[in-house]
Amino acid sequence: MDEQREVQVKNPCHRPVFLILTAVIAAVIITVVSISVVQNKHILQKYKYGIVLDAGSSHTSVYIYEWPAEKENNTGMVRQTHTCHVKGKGISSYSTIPEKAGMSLQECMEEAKQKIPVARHPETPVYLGATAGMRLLKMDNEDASNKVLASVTNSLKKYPFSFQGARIILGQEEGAFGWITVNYLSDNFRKAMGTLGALDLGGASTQITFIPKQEIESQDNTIDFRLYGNDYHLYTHSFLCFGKDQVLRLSLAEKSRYTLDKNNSTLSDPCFHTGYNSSKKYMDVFDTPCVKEKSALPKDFIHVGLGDWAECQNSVKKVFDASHCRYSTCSFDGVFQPSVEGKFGAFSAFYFVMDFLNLTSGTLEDAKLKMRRYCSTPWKDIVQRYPKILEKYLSEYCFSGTYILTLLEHGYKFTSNNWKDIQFIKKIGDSDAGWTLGYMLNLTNMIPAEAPDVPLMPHGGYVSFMVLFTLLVFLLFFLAFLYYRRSTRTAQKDII
Ligand SMILES: Nc1nc2c(ncn2[C@@H]2O[C@H](COP(=O)(O)OP(=O)(O)OP(=O)(O)O)[C@@H](O)[C@H]2O)c(=O)[nH]1
Ligand SMILES: [Ca+2]
Repeated sequence: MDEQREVQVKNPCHRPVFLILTAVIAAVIITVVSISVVQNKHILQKYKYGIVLDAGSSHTSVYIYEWPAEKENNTGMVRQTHTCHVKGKGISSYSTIPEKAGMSLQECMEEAKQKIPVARHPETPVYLGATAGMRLLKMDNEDASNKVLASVTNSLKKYPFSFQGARIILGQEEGAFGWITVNYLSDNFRKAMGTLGALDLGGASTQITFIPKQEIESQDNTIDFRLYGNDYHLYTHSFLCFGKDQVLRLSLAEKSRYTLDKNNSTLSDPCFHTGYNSSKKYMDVFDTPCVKEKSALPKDFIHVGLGDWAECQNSVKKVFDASHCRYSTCSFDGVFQPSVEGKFGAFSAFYFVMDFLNLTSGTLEDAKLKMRRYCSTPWKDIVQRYPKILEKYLSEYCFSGTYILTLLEHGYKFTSNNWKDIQFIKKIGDSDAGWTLGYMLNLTNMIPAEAPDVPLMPHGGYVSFMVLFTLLVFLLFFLAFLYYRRSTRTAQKDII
């Protein structure tokens, strides 16, 4: 009997201390796991925001970006959550009434206030970048361009965000940040595989940016980045006056020298549909620094369509000056360009126009055939076929499509063989392709030069690991408990 009591006393499972200890260890493990899960989840749900205003030549757009607060330096984390198109034309159109430039932004900025949580307002950076429209205004009238920038600055400072400045960005920045955007969104920096070249067509300028195989012979066209542990040596060029609206004016000015009938002020144009007939003001069309030779023209003229694609292409080719090149190869206007290399994303007006004309896939030859057919369609049929499209856009698609094909083939030297390497894109995921995202990523240092240390395992894997680990500990405790109980009973039986 005495022996039996001794065995019972020695059995640790029956000691209250052991049971309490087990309960405490279990409670600690559960608490640790719960805290780590809840805490990480909480962090993931907190977002930061950034606002970029793209003050383009034709219009201004406000983009809101969002990213998880604790993951700023992980590439692929920033996404566009909202876009607002400012009503009216671009800020450069307010040159004679600069105070209205700032006012024009109010509606979209009020919208941004609603979209971003109030607690985040003071730390949300706001950037305004103006492109070719303001570059042209600065060339024409620097005082007016300063007044417009001051007006938008005053207006943006009134909002509860952290205003970081309004400036005219360089053509090289516009090209390079467009390239950063498309490659960031395609996750090419993290994968460190091939990159995507960027083709941007605006109203007043166009940009081409890619990593060439050839040496870059002109310093003006180089830009270097170290991103995520890799070095990138980019070729970029921005052609001022080669956006689609300015080229339309250039080509009209060119035609006016030969085809304007001075007696009845009629300008016949092969790039507009037959039956198209519109009275235009000389000032509206030719008053731009891009048109240098302003021949004596009447105040008004009648723009008449001829619907002849082959002639249209001939007339568009005339705006590309291939007469001089001091490098081994040039695109046009004496600008150095290595041969195009790899795949390209073509966005902005490249996409709007090619998408409308159904030319985003297929061969270059198909595209030319379709253009020939489209341009020869009478204007009344076009209007009937697309009743919902604004007449301004609709009337210009024959010209714009012809310009795009000519720019890509005769300007940048794409061929039938590498035509399929051009992907016409509007968005990648939720975000628009364009320079704004790359601009913000750069200014906020969100793409580090070196790849940050990667956590041992992703959040989901970490949570699963912790849960499994806890279950395993429980199981071991339970098995130990069973084992001790069994061995105690066996010992008791043996004694009896
Ligand atoms: N067809 C069509 N054209 C558009 C649309 N949105 C803009 N455009 C035109 O496409 C051209 C390029 O537009 P954007 O890329 O916004 O040009 P932007 O940024 O104002 O001009 P830049 O300062 O030269 O970059 C302009 O001629 C616009 O009028 C659209 O939805 N459909
Ligand atoms: Ca643009």
